[in-house]
Amino acid sequence: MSKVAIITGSAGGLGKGIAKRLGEDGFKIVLHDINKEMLNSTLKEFKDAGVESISVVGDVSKREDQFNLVKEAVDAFGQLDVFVNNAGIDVVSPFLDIDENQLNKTFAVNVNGTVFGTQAAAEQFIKQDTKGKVINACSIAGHESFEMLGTYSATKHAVRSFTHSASKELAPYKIRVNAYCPGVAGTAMWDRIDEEMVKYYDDMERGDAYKQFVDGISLGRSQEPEDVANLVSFLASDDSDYITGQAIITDGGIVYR
Ligand SMILES: NC(=O)C1=CN([C@@H]2O[C@H](COP(=O)(O)OP(=O)(O)OC[C@H]3O[C@@H](n4cnc5c(N)ncnc54)[C@H](O)[C@@H]3O)[C@@H](O)[C@H]2O)C=CC1
Ligand SMILES: CC(=O)C(C)=O
Repeated sequence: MSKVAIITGSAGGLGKGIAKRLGEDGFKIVLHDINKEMLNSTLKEFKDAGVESISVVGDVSKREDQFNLVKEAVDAFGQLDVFVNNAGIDVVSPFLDIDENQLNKTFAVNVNGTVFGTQAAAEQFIKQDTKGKVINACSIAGHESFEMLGTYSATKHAVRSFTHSASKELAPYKIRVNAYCPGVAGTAMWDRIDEEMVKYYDDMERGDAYKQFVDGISLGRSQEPEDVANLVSFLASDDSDYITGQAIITDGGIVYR
């Protein structure tokens, strides 16, 4: 029987790339996003391509939405095998301008969302008494904190920490919890980061911040969603069964750990 994977924030960007790859790997796919319009068009693409898939609209920062997401997946496909906590948001700001609203919003989506998603998935895996896999979107910013990305970096350090603690507590239930840590992928997130960053530097133009980051990549090119999906595919597969609690960097050579 085909396995079932949920990928949060999969209407576009890295999440869509991951969902596409897991579909190719033979998973039934549960697409999910806060953006209903984009989600509908992505679902149509998946269905047209013959991927057995459904979509669920939700906000990862709301605990009830995350539990509802798992319920909808199980109602449609009868089981759950992989939960990818992919949805995340960025924020660019000098340290001295970080305010309560920025902290609360970014932590609510990136950190609370990951915790609630992991809880909802784990509850289902335990009920099924099957091995389950939780796979979290971390970042190179979860290993190294970047200037102007202080709040975002802190959320990704927290995701790495929850990946460690959840993996320890859930191992007795055969649940593996790992994270992927991308570098610089030219999605809508990086368009926004670039646009915001150049506002703070007189000598920078649109595209310069992104270019500076990409110029620092040893392998000489920016990341494609497929590069990230390759790692997530491995973490979702039986081949990674002996790996848990790891936050694995896939960045073409930016951060060395
Ligand atoms: N693009 C990059 O270079 C990197 C991205 N990442 C991480 O990878 C993940 C995906 O990033 P991208 O695809 O680049 O971002 P993106 O901004 O292109 O796509 C994120 C998707 O998540 C959805 N989303 C946002 N808030 C949501 C919420 N509250 N509930 C449900 N869905 C929500 C958006 O509608 C969007 O479709 C994020 O967690 C990000 O932090 C990590 C390292 C580098
Ligand atoms: C967007 C991101 O995760 C960076 C800059 O590492």
